Amino acid sequence: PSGAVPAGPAAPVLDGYAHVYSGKVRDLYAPLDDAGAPRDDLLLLVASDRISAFDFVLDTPVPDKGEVLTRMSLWWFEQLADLVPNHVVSTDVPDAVRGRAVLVRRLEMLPVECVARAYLTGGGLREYRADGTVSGLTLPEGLTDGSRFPEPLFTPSTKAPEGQHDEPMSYAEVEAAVGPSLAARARDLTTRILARGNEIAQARGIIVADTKVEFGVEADELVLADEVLTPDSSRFWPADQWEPGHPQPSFDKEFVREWLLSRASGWDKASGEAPPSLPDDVLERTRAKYVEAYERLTGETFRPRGADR
Ligand SMILES: N#Cc1c(N)ncnc1-c1cnn(Cc2cccc(F)c2)c1
Repeated sequence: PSGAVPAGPAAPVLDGYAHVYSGKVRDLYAPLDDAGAPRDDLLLLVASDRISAFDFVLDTPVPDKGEVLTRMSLWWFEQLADLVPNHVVSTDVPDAVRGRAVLVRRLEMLPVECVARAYLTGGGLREYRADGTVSGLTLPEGLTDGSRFPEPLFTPSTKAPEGQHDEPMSYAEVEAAVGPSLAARARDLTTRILARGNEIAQARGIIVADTKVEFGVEADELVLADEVLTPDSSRFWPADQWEPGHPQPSFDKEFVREWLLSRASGWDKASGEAPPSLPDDVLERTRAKYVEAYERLTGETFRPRGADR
């Protein structure tokens, strides 16, 4: 196992904000009120240019990744606004994080990672090969790596502490955690979000194999929070290379993975040691894949807004 994820670069200090939490590739801040105390009604979600691979946060940032994924997530929130309300307040954020941060309403978050899968792979495939089920759902025989399900499956998991893997949750456990009504609503919305995501993405050459969304509760209603349908919260596959029976290439992380596994990197994945820094050409080609995914999905040209950092 990779053991503790090596601490990444510290989150930037932001004037007028208190640092609340850092995930692998994103940081959370609270705006300060006039008295200099952290507000309890808003949060600032900041996407860094950090990239993670093989459960390590790599020490070489991918230029513009944070901004591309933030813009992609904001675009998806708009595409899904008829289906579900969201937590976005504004993109009027400090210059230091311009373009890659969003001001959001602070919500009471469901203690559930709401995962939906449209294709069988990863942890779901391991579980299926072990006992023919995924998250307690019995599946048809004869499925293989990359098989498409007739309908997206709701395969929730716990919110494991940082650096540990989320554990599968049965639907009954979700009902016990949030009540039958919110559980049913979360399952319905999570699977519809992935179905809608694939309707749009596959028409533009991208398969979204699975996705993780997070919901908050506001006046007994579910509100879509966090990031949505990005290559960090979802598996993006190039649709024209889809071929069940073996692991699919990642739309965005394939260059990173191939180089790290190649002799050129000098890295031994089995060693558990942190991977080496990525060469510039791998970073640039990876940046280009994020930009390509954004431009294919939105039909818009990506123009960086962030001040040169
Ligand atoms: N979104 C959202 C949200 C909200 N609207 N209200 C309350 N809490 C959250 C919240 C808490 N943790 N996260 C995950 C997360 C996101 C971004 C960066 C990180 F480091 C970690 C999301």
